[in-house]
Amino acid sequence: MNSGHMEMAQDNEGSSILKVRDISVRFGALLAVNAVSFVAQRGHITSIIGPNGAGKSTLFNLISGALTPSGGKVWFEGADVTGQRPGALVRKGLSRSFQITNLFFEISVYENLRLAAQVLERPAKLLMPLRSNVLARQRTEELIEQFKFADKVHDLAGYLSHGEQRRLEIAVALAGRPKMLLLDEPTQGMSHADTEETGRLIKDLAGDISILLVEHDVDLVMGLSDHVVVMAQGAKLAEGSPAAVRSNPDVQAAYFGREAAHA
Ligand SMILES: Nc1ncnc2c1ncn2[C@@H]1O[C@H](COP(=O)(O)OP(=O)(O)OP(=O)(O)O)[C@@H](O)[C@H]1O
Repeated sequence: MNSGHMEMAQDNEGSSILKVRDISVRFGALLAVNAVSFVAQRGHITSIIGPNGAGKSTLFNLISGALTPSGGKVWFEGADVTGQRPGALVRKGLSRSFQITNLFFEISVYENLRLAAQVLERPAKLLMPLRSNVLARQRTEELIEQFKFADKVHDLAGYLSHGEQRRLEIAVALAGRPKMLLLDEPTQGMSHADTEETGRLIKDLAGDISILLVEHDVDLVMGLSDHVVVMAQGAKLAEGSPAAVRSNPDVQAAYFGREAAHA
């Protein structure tokens, strides 16, 4: 028997927001994601970790609509959204942070945020055409404050540091007030200080919204997450609270083996 630390997802906030069941995708002979299932709870930070090539980003892409699964289902807010394109998912409240490429480098921080916040105007415009752009501008100001861009509003996005671009990327993904935010390695390439700052920011966002995080930085994941899904070789190896996952012998062998040996 293993340690018995495997846990059911804790349901503190009362309900699940995202369910993934038996999702799979094949690239030629490689079953990159193999019948993975998990549930993300509302308001929680759910993280996906695993060694290089485990299938984390592929799983993320299956959920966010960038890839179409060859089997399995994804439900968001109780509705089957399997195989829906990213644009349709964003309109339902499931937003993802793209890897920098989502920014317009040649325009300012302010304009990047205002363009992203423009989605809030569409329903309002039908009712109140004269209030054009008010909602987008309000949301832009909020994001500038929340993400500490006050002294950078006029800087071109292309001239920001790598860490600032990643932070702007998250702000852009939040502009339309999604219910859930998918983050694929938000701290990749960041300095230690920027990583810590981004970790705090993600923690602050949770509660109001739900977060699904794919991340290499295990310490960051363990400090932030309510629930951790561990992948290895395309399949789910374990899931549970950070403590349960850390003490799971299968996880230690597959993932923390080297660290455990040096502890
Ligand atoms: N578009 C693709 N075509 C073919 N093989 C792919 C494709 N995308 C990913 N793979 C393969 O699928 C497997 C899983 O890759 P994936 O990028 O999802 O892993 P990962 O856990 O995110 O890895 P890393 O931590 O290195 O980013 C790898 O063997 C990878 O080479």
